[in-house]
Amino acid sequence: MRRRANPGPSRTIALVGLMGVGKSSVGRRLANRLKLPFADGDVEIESAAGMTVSEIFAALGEEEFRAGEARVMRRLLEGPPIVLATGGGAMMNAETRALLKERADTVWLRADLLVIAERVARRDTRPLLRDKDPLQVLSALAEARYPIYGEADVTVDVGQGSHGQAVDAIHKHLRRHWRQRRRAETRK
Ligand SMILES: Nc1ncnc2c1ncn2[C@@H]1O[C@H](COP(=O)(O)OP(=O)(O)OP(=O)(O)O)[C@@H](O)[C@H]1O
Ligand SMILES: O=C(O)C1=C[C@@H](O)[C@@H](O)[C@H](O)C1
Ligand SMILES: [Mg+2]
Repeated sequence: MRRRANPGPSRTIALVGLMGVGKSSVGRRLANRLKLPFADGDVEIESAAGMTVSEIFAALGEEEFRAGEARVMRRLLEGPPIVLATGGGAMMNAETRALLKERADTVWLRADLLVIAERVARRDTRPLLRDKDPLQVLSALAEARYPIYGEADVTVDVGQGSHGQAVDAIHKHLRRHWRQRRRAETRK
């Protein structure tokens, strides 16, 4: 059988990065581009719990939310390939991180904190930001999380461009990553 020159994704593509950077909105469009199903970790937690993320934080606390998040991530990562918008904190869990390494191509979406702060100000759905200065919270999260997000297979600066430009940039980086992996595999 002839091998396809450019086979599609064989693993889940997981988008990681700070809240507001575009994992959900860009992820949905990336899934359309790659003709893969799309799932959003936060939405899956909400439907499993029958509560919004904010309600879970308020009623059960962040620790319970994180435990639920880890369970949902396991279920999604053990399934067939999808584009997965992870919650901003999902990769901080060591088990989730190990599963991401084993089963997904991970893409860190990175953008200027000022751009993200402006975007998250549009909606009041993020409990970590409630009644706080978004830029201060985002800066602290960046300091704690960037070394971990930096373990992703691919890093894409999404900056101020449109959703479509972000999809183009991610797709380009992923194609390069897949080519490199194929080359490494044929050398084995
Ligand atoms: N590249 C982009 N161009 C224009 N607007 C964008 C872009 N990326 C994200 N946005 C907008 O920024 C807001 C936040 O994006 P989104 O909800 O996708 O972020 P997220 O990373 O999923 O955040 P969270 O971790 O809180 O779920 C949305 O209004 C979205 O439309
Ligand atoms: O960065 C975070 O820790 C979070 C990001 C969101 O996706 C949600 O998972 C929740 O608001 C927490
Ligand atoms: Mg999201």
